[in-house]
Amino acid sequence: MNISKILLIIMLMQLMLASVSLAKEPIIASAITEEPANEKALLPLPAVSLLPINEDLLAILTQLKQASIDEQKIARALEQLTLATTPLNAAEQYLLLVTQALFKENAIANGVEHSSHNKQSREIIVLLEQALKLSAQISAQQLHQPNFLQLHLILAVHYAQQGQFDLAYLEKKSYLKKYYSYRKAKRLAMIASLEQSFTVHDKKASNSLLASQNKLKIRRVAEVQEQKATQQYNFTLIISTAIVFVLLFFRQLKIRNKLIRLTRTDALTGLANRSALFEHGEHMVASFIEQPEELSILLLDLDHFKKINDDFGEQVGDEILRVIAQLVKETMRSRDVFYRLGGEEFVAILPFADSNKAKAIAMRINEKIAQHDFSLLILQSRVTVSIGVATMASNKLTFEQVLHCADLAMYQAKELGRNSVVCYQNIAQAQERRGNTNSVK
Ligand SMILES: Nc1nc2c(ncn2[C@@H]2O[C@H](COP(=O)(O)OP(=O)(O)OP(=O)(O)O)[C@@H](O)[C@H]2O)c(=O)[nH]1
Repeated sequence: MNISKILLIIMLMQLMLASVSLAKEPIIASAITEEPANEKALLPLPAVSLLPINEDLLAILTQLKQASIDEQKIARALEQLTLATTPLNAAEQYLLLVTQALFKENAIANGVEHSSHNKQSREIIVLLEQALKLSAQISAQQLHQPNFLQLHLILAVHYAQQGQFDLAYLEKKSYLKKYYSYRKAKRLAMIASLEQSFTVHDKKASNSLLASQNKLKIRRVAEVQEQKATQQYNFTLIISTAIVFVLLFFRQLKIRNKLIRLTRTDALTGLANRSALFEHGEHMVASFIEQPEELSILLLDLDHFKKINDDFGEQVGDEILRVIAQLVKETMRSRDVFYRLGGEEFVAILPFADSNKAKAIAMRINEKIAQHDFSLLILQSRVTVSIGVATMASNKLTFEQVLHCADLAMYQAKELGRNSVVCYQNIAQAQERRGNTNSVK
């Protein structure tokens, strides 16, 4: 035996040891066996269709891998398969030959076969070489499967037994190459499947995340809308309440003003009444005290009004009072204010009017009333008034004092025969003159 043969045997032994461990523990083997450096160069198996395999055949293959087998039963099954009328495809024929080889191996191991060891080994090789010829009709992917791969392993053993170490080496190498390829394809398929399941899982997770985010968003939008609606409702409520309050306030103000106006208005004539007279009068007199301009007051009293009431009734008397109020208002200037003092007495405050101007206004009033035709109300066509005039010049009197002066002047007018105008100034001057005369006497 030369050195090259010895080296070949050593390598074959190593390969056999490796293949045995790989066949028993494929996963561990792949982990402990160094994969060839050019593993990347091994292309994944093309996705071609695999030929269908008869289930009985697969069952026999499985049984043959077990420790104890029922040889007769397997022989019968093999015979049935061989004689079957249904034609077997290339892959089935391949596996049938492998099965027959294995069965033969089993028979040798159990001492059932009596022919010589070498002869048996050659028969096995013949069977397996026949199977190898069918490889061209089977896809590489199917040939890389363990059931198909084992052919190379068995063949390598029997080549070695026959002393054909180079062939045994090549078969072992072929086995390992195909086995690595099968393992890699399986690993890649597993990685792809894992990646796919991970992607699906990831997508499902992100979908559920998106769904819950959407739900959250929808809930937030609903909450914001609810808040807005509540705010709008509250705002509307506040505004409505405010409007109601403002309206109530203005209504109250209006009623109050009306009441104030009513309390200061004479119901019969519509003129400002006695309380308004004293309030305004005091205010106006106070404002004229420091001014050089003069302020005058007229006190007007109807003549013989009791007789009118007695003769024509109080309703007629009321109507006459209204007519008098209207006539006086028409006669006065816009700045003058006319009041009903009470009963048949009226007062006019004339700002910026000295005694002459006031007397002129009083005379105009007097004449207007005297000339008015009352025949529609009473038999007598004439109604007259007596007017007292008082002026606040530099004498700094209070309102009540000025009014009192006008009252005195009005009584003077009554004494003088009514339907006349008397200025308090004249009375005062006359009194003064009388006083001087008495002091001279
Ligand atoms: N119709 C009517 N009469 C009133 C009203 N207020 C007072 N009188 C009446 O006016 C009359 C006033 O009478 P007197 O004070 O005597 O004065 P007079 O009759 O006008 O006489 P002289 O003033 O002296 O000219 C009374 O009869 C009162 O009843 C009123 O609002 N309406």
